[in-house]
Amino acid sequence: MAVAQFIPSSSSLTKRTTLYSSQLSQYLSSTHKPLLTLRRTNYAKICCSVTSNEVQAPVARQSNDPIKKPECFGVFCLTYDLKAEEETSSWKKMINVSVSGAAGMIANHLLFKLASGEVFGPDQPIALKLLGSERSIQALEGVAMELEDSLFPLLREVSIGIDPYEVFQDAEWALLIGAKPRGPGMERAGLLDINGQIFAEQGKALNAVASRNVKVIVVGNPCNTNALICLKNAPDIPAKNFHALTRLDENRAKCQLALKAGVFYDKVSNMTIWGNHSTTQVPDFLNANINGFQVKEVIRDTKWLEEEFTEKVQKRGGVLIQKWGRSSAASTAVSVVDAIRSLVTPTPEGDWFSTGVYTNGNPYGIAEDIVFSMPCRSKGDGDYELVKDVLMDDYLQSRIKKSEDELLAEKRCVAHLTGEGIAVCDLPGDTMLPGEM
Ligand SMILES: NC(=O)C1=CN([C@@H]2O[C@H](COP(=O)(O)OP(=O)(O)OC[C@H]3O[C@@H](n4cnc5c(N)ncnc54)[C@H](OP(=O)(O)O)[C@@H]3O)[C@@H](O)[C@H]2O)C=CC1
Ligand SMILES: O=C([O-])CC(=O)C(=O)O
Repeated sequence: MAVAQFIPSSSSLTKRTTLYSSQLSQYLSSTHKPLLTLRRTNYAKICCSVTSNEVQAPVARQSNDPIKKPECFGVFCLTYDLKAEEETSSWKKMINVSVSGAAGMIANHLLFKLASGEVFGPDQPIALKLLGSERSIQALEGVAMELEDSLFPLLREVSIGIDPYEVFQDAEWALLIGAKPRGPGMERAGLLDINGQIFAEQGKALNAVASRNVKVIVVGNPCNTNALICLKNAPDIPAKNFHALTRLDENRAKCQLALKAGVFYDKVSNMTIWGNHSTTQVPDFLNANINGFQVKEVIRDTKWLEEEFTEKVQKRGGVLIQKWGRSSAASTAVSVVDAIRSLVTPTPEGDWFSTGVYTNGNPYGIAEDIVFSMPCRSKGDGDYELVKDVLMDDYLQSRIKKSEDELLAEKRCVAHLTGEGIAVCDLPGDTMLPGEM
């Protein structure tokens, strides 16, 4: 049987500042911009038998004893240089993944998936940079401790902080989850403003310090308009790189179609969600397929498709909240994984996926300069292209128009945050997040 253990490979310390728990509160009170760095830079998995399909971890240099630091978190107490790892070729170069709202529910599922390798692959080491706030910094330490206790070989570095200018430094992926939930009595315009300010600041920070080709996935609601605000505040990063998460809606739609057709959900393909991640979203049954057949050939009940199915997908988040008492977290995290994997692996021939992206240059006649969910394909290089050959009918067009109108109204509502002047908030009365009923 293979025996695995972590052995530190070198004793030379990196120069990077490392703060530990007892120092943290002191540090927090002296500055509003802490960055706690918990590093596990060079551990090697010593393993007896490695089959040809397994990724070989870097070989450890077992020379000196590790330098131990007092008052720190177990495994991250030991800091080593990366030289031995850099000499190996079996792993890819480490990537930096920044996550906001990292102490929240969605992140609590997502971070462990990221660290396990199921998102970026079993040969892709990652550094996780977690953004919290003064409110959540203790919780964030707890999250870091759980990551530490999980012994993920691919997780090479964990840092936590409350300053986006530090946490987004060199980020190649930014997963923006943190946002204020809409509370009782709060107007949607108020939510747009409060969360919009968060995303304006984070856009500026990404613009200043992230990788020039960072891919940004906005999850925090209202995610389409938050993504628009973010990209407008990051003019040096391609607008194309910003996504609003509508993959959960796609997954929900696939599930409902499969249920109705009596097939397993992997038989549903070409599922587009058009528009806003809100109750105006349009789950497109005209272009979707079941077992390679058009949905309408398999499910002949058009009334069900237009009414029951559509509404079920639009309001699924709200039903979930009624049952569970809070908004979807695990399935949202799964859909973030799906969204990333759709960008880093080639899209299967003939299929596509949905993501909310910038509309400039779109072939569907949708208004420019908003973030709208549309069908996309990827070569697996992190980029995507819009699918051109889609069917349109009057029903689809009128529904798409409604979601477009809603997003244009949201955009006018946040003009003060996108550099487009004075905000005028005339949101349609029925504008709602999926979780609102
Ligand atoms: N696009 C989609 O498909 C979906 C989107 N969502 C959205 O994702 C977001 C996060 O959901 P979830 O992780 O469950 O939420 P949680 O409440 O568990 O966590 C959200 C985090 O947001 C941060 N936050 C930022 N600003 C504020 C603020 N002003 N007040 C309170 N908290 C704030 C908090 O972290 P900190 O204090 O560290 O800043 C908090 O930990 C929500 O906006 C939700 O509506 C949810 C499901 C699906
Ligand atoms: O409305 C919410 O906060 C939750 C949400 O986005 C969803 O479940 O789709």
